[in-house]
Amino acid sequence: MSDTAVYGKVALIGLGLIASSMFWATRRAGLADHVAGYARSEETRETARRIGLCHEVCDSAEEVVADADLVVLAVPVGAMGAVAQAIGPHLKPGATVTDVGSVKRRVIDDVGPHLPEGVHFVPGHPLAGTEHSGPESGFATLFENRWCLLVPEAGTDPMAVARLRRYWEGMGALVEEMEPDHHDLVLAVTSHTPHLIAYTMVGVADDLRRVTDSEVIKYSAAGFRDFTRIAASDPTMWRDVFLTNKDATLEILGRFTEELFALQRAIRTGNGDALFDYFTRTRAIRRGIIEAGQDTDAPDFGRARVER
Ligand SMILES: NC(=O)C1=CN([C@@H]2O[C@H](COP(=O)(O)OP(=O)(O)OC[C@H]3O[C@@H](n4cnc5c(N)ncnc54)[C@H](O)[C@@H]3O)[C@@H](O)[C@H]2O)C=CC1
Ligand SMILES: O=C(O)C(=O)Cc1ccc(O)cc1
Repeated sequence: MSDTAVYGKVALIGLGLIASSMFWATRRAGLADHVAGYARSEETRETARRIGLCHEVCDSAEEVVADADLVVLAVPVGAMGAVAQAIGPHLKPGATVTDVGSVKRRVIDDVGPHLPEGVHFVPGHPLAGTEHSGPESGFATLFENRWCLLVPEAGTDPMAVARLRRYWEGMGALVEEMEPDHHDLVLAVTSHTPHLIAYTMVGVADDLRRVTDSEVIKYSAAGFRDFTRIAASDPTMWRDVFLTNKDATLEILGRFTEELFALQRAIRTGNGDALFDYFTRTRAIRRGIIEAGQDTDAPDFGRARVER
């Protein structure tokens, strides 16, 4: 292996935003000697070959995992189990299998049973992405200064976990370990429910647009534009997120609607104090995030406190 390489051969399955970003980041830092990729559709494989995505593009999942030291499942959460079933018998003994899915409990339940003895399973989730998808959407810097959560079950070989950590750190990520159910609840709060709210708000505006012609879009302010960006995210991926993180999302959505009703009541009854107090509390939260240096969009996140 070269001096910088963490793995000899990496296999990427599903050549979309995350896998393509992983390839460019891996190549840039020399983190693997060889990266092979596989995507289900012929069209995606052709695109990958055309743009030089991966050192080698294979025509089957069995072929791509042959001799791989690390196998990355980068398909929608609902497809992880079927992919694991297809590759299980072809994995190299001692290899590590990881995934990048946005939900962890379901992936562990769906993938784990298909992996043979002697293969390490270290589920993961980079908290980095965009609203774009497909093989041409990736870029080498996507994971820089972003969290990547590793979710190994108790008893997983610590060497396999440490090696995957080094790989993600090599791609610029900040790595932490988390327990799967806690991961799914945290992500329901910070990512999944906010996406659902964005989808809903854009849907509401779209209904309204039919009444007011294109005014809603034409005069949309920054907040709404951010909603439209998020609501442009891949429908398959997000369908799977909500179907597979059902309980946590419903729990947070229940709390959300309770708060929304409280604010609705305050507006209807003209309770300005309630609205003012609520907005004061939420503003303090945002300021706290920035003062703690935890705004990942701020420069040098994780390395320096932000001076304001
Ligand atoms: N997009 C984002 O912002 C983020 C996505 N994730 C997770 O990463 C995973 C991949 O997401 P993206 O790269 O954004 O998706 P993407 O839509 O860009 O790419 C997914 C790829 O998987 C392929 N695929 C779909 N079903 C398949 C199957 N049954 N067998 C083989 N290939 C199949 C698709 O053809 C496509 O090439 C998902 O599990 C998602 O939850 C994690 C962090 C951020
Ligand atoms: O584009 C955005 O705003 C995101 O929130 C990206 C994202 C989407 C899904 C994930 O599981 C992690 C990150």
